[in-house]
Amino acid sequence: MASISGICSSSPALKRYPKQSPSLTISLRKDHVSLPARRFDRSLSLAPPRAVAQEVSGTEAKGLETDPHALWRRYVDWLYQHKELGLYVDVSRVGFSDEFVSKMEPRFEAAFGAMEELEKGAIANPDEGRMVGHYWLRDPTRAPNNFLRTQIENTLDAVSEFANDVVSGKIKPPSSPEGRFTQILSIGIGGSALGPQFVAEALAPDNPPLKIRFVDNTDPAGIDHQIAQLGPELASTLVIVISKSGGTPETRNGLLEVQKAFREAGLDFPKQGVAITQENSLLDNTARIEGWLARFPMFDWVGGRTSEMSAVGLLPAALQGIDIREMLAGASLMDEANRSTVLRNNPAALLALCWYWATDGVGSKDMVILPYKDSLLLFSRYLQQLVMESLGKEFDLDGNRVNQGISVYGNKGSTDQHAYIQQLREGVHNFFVTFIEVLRDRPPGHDWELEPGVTCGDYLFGMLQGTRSALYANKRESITVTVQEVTPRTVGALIALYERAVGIYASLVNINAYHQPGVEAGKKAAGEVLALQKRVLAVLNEASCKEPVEPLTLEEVADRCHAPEDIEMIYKIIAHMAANDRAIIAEGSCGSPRSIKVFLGECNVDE
Ligand SMILES: O=P(O)(O)OC[C@H]1O[C@](O)(CO)[C@@H](O)[C@@H]1O
Repeated sequence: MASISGICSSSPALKRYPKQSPSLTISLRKDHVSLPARRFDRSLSLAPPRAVAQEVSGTEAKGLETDPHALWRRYVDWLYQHKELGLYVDVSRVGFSDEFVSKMEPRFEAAFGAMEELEKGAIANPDEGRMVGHYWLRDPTRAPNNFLRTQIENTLDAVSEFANDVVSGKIKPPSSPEGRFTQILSIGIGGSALGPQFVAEALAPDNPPLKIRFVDNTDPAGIDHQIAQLGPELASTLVIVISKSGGTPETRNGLLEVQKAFREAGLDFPKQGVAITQENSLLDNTARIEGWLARFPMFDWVGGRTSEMSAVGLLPAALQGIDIREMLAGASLMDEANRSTVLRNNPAALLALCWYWATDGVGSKDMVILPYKDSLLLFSRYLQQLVMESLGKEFDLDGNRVNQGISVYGNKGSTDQHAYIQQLREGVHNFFVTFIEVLRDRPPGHDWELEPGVTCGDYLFGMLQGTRSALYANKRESITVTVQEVTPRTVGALIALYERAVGIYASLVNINAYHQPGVEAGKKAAGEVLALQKRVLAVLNEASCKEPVEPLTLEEVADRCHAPEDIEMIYKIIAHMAANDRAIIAEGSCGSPRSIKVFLGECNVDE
């Protein structure tokens, strides 16, 4: 029987894959102590966001100030400065009116109250019955009881000590010629990857004690690439597996792939493996039973997207020589500022106010994040999860369908001026911009003038200011967040600023920012596809074990799977298997699905 070539035709050289351990399931640890947790008081619930938005921020009411003197006054009046952090928030180019601010005051009062309750240990994630405690990570004295405080402090000490021992060579890989760990391979996804990726890009020194790489997907080619890049240094690679639930399939797959690479290189994985996960999760139990090098806890009350200041972010950072106590100090200072109940003195509340104004409180405009500094490139990607997974919700806290959210994208300036700023300036007006400005161009003593009176950094500065003005001239609103330098302290502060802004904004629009029920639908559907694939394989195997082999049409496969309504998915499954040499197209081609007849190259009598 001839195999007809086409994009999904296959060779008969089939591989049989070893049986994997059963799919991991999410396990939630029970709290060690019973806590005096409170629920939010919803008695403060206010008119729905759209009502206020329509009342005071309808698009037609958004005339922006154009007089330069009035704009300067607005700039000075509203400029927020955090002296100790050297951080500024300029909201002058967002056109909210005094009337809007007054109308929003009761909402802000309620939001400030909710944040205070949250910090005291209220059940701020009511669906999951959980406290939300990422603020305690940088000020453990605020944790609602001694048990939690000690847990945070002990984990920080353990992370610091382990990182020091690895960097100093006291803890060594068993069979590396270098005699010390030189590389980190971090396996995790979403909140278990984005923070460490952002911080590594922002803060890792040019020659860190350990260089970091990431496996953050279940793309086999991507994983192979990371392993190939490590080459012989796999022997001196510390593998950090990060998963709060300990059961995320992509992370499980990354781990299995990396463990296979270790086996093939004759290396002893447990001696180089570290787990960061909730106590008693499947990952935790695996690491314990297999005797991995170290395990660090991920707390029930810290969400993945707000976990950068937990072991999730701190361990990889410390191993790269980043001062994690400075990151925590920056976050703590920012948190303190964000506890102010005076809107103008609260930078996170100012951001939330602008988001509400710009998006009419219903996400009607996208948030474009433009850091003018290469090292902050991944800030927008980090914020994309923080903002969109937190705010993108179907229902509000009272069960009304609201379909909330704010879309976030961005890359970096001035690079984006040569990509999409054209559309921002002149095209569809569906966004507001946040510029992230860094005042210090280079370390002191390294600058030079590439033309009289002008440095390379002056160009970057000019591009930012020019873009801000040009956008505003065309009625495009923008916020500017300015820091002196990109340091552990300012990065910690930026993370804390946005974490709190998201929390406040969620209160303003009355949603739960701390769960992600929508993500489950895709995960469940993926599980169903894989279950269907197993049935397809069983049907094809039975037909392929016949003498002679019985090639089947798609209809025949679907009928024998008792899933005629899934024929399109069955076609896609077969096309994917054929493209990967795991099924043979006997007749027809993938371009004309009705013509296909398919069988397996090998009959597996065990199935
Ligand atoms: O840390 P985990 O449990 O592996 O989850 C990874 C990511 O998956 C999500 O749950 C979404 O699927 C994120 O919220 C989370 O950051």
